[in-house]
Parts: sequence; C-alpha cells; structure tokens
Amino acid sequence: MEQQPYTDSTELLADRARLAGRLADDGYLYLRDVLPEAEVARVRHQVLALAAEAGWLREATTTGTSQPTGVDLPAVDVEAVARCPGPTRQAVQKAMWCLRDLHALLHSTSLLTVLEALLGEPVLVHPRKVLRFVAPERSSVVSGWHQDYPGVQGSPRTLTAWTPLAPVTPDTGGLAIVPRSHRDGVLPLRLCAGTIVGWETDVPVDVVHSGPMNPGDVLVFTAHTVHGGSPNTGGLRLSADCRYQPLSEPVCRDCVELDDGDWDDVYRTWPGQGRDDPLAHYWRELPLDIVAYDPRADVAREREAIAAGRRHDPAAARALQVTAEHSADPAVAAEAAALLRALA
Ligand SMILES: O=C(O)CCC(=O)C(=O)O
Ligand SMILES: [Fe+2]
Repeated sequence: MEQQPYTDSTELLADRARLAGRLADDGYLYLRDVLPEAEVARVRHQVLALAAEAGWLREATTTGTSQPTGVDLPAVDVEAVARCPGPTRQAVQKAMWCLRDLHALLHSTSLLTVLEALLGEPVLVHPRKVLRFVAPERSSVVSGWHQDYPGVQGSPRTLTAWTPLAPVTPDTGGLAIVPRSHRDGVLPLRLCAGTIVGWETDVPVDVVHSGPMNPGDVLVFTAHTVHGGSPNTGGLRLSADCRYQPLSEPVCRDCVELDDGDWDDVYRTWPGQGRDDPLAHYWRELPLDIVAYDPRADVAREREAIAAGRRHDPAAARALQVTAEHSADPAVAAEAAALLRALA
C-alpha cells in the first residue's frame, strides 16, 4: 500500500468549478485554514476541561507534549480511561458531544460557503454531529475502511467534513482516504475483527492519501469515498465530523433524531437551555423530506456474521459482538452472543 500526502486543494477555493471538479475526480478535498482557529481552540479547551474533570488527563505540561504547531496538549491517562466504567465513559463523551460550540463550529460560515459551492444549492447541515476523542491505545480498534453512504443513507450527494480539533501528527494518525474510490457506488464489505463495526470495504487498497493536519484544516469527501481512521500510537486524537447534503434531497431520520434521549436533553447544557437559540432544532423550520432508515443491508450482514460464526471464523468476532448488542431481532442477538462465546 503506497502512502501519499493529501492533494492540497486550498488554492481552488476561489474557483468553484475547479473545486467541484477536483472533488468529482478524487472523491475528496484537503483544504487548509477553513475554520477559524480560535473557534476550534475554544472547542478543544472545553473538551479537554471535561476530560480533565473525568480524570482522563495527566498533568498538562508545556514540554514533551508540544506538537509541531505549538498547540500544547496534555497527555491522556490511558489507564484512567480504560478503568472508567462504560456508562461513565459514555456520559463523559456525551457531555463533550453536547457542547454548543462544537455544533456551532460545524455550522461556521466559512465551511458552509465551501459546501454550498460544492453542492450548488442550499445545504442541510445534519443535526447529528460526531466528536471523536481517540486515546492512543483504543486505536487497536479503528474505524476501518468504509464508505459513509450505507450508514447515512438519504441523499447520495451527501458530503462529509472531517476536521481535527488538535494537530494530527504521524503518530496520532488522522483520516486516511482512498483517492478515486467513490466511482463505483456502494462497495461490498468483508468481515474484519479489528474495526469498530466489524466490517470493512472489500476492495484492494493500493494508494492511500494521508498526512498531518492542523486545527482549521478540513477534509471534505463524498458519501462513497472509502476512508478510515489511521492507528493512533501517539497522543490524543481529537476530531469532529459532520454531514452536509442538498436541502432538497431526502434525509434519513436517523441523521436527524437521536437514538437515546431527545434534543432537549442536549440543549439543557446550552446557555438558556437553548431557548431562542438559532442552532437549537434549526431543521424543524426547514422543508425536509425525511425518510426511514433502510435496515436490509444490516440484516443481511447480521446473517453473514452468524454464518461465519457457525464456521468458527475469527474474523466474525466483532460483527457478532455488534449483532449481539444491537440486533433488532432478539433471537439473532442471542445466537450471535452464543457464537461469540464459542469463538473466545
Ligand atoms: O475519525 C475516524 O476514525 C473516522 C471518521 C469517519 O469515518 C468520518 O468522519 O466519516
Ligand atoms: Fe466515515
């Protein structure tokens, strides 16, 4: 697998047609200095404050952890994060994700201008944003090669923006992109025990684009571009991602509604509990075509994981665990749990 640096498309920002042409050719854009650095730093400090409160950080130092760009990041106390009981860890991550400034950052005018230029029409910013707090050793399980479309559904023209909240170095790894991988629609998957979802895109990966990134830089890629998080052997990797689509196209309900709790729980942490806040429930004013999530591909994958489990295929371990925890069919979940125990 050949590693090459991202193609820097920053200078195409002034030329909408060439910018859109580059995205259509390569399946992604690497753009420097799109987001205001002070706004990124504000979110980073708030996330780090929550991490410190949870006891997840070692003493902040100004030596040793200094990154090349001069951002001083405290080191993560990996053992403390590992010791943290699951529900507490989820609560801390949820508190990070709820931060109003995180949501506001992903609505920044400078970023929306780029996405409107690329989509050529009014844009829906997906309400469900993602914050990733990746401690070094957690990265033995990576996001793995995948396309966003099967999970996001709705408009196939959806674009993802991925942005680091702290510098991405070769050690922390960032988001690797398989250039020109977006041209053949939805690609097949294969079982893979080392990824978060238990599957990865089943295509040969010859060339990968990656590289260091600074706060303010953004990667934009299509819903069919193959990409995945790189292993993190360094310090904390902090990033945010969000999806943007043409407002006129269908959007999947799961990109708008939360699985656990409702949006008012999120806004409870916002100033004035989000009352009269233009960022709260903003999509309710918009003429959305909301469609149901189509579970057929997930169901087929659950069946495949079960079949592989019955063959004692160790590659099915993670997919069986996900099926055991999340299948909508209790009999399938129970069989997945039993097959997983048999594999161990
Ligand atoms: O940061 C990662 O590990 C994965 C991010 C990703 O898959 C995305 O933003 O769509
Ligand atoms: Fe993704």
